[in-house]
Amino acid sequence: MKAIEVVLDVINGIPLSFHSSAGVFSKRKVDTGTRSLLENLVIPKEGLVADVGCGYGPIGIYVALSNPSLRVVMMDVDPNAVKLAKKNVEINGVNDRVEVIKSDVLSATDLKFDAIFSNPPLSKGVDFLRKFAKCAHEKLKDEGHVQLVVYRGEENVKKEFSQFFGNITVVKRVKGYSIILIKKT
Ligand SMILES: C[S@@+](CC[C@H](N)C(=O)[O-])C[C@H]1O[C@@H](n2cnc3c(N)ncnc32)[C@H](O)[C@@H]1O
Repeated sequence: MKAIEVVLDVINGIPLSFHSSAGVFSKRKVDTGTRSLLENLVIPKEGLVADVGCGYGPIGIYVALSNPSLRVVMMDVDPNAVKLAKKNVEINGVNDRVEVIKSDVLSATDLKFDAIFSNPPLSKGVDFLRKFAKCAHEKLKDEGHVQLVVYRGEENVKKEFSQFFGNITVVKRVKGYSIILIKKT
């Protein structure tokens, strides 16, 4: 059995507590890029939100805690990440509104989302971004948006998402990270 690490943080005044373990992304602290995304997140007032590539869950859980009107679906292809995210949903007391599923990008759900958030796995290359852009367009509601953080991947994101979306803006650049907002209309 893998040793459990505990990650504690406060983002925008919201206290967060996570279990993580070997093999998951940024297991000892909330990643700097993820933190920047959360500090600049455009969160819908109501509806349904997806966290794609949730890892142990910082994005989806933060969103659920920020707005009790939202429902959240968190997804990851890694079964260990899914297991930890499920545990962390319980620890943070949002299990009545948050579901965690194993999914390749958004393929395991037929739901339509008001927003899709991600710190995507750029290590998977442009093929991942291409699949993500297509899937996100299919599974976003008409007025919905995607918001991503990428480290030195801004041009690849713009190139792949512009195949499906006309409205792409960089909300912030900090220390090599770009926070990118992509609107469906
Ligand atoms: C950069 S990490 C971000 C993790 C977490 N959201 C965070 O901010 O700490 C990217 C995550 O994407 C997951 N991932 C990789 N390929 C994926 C795929 N095809 N579909 C869904 N998730 C994937 C990885 O397992 C990893 O947890």
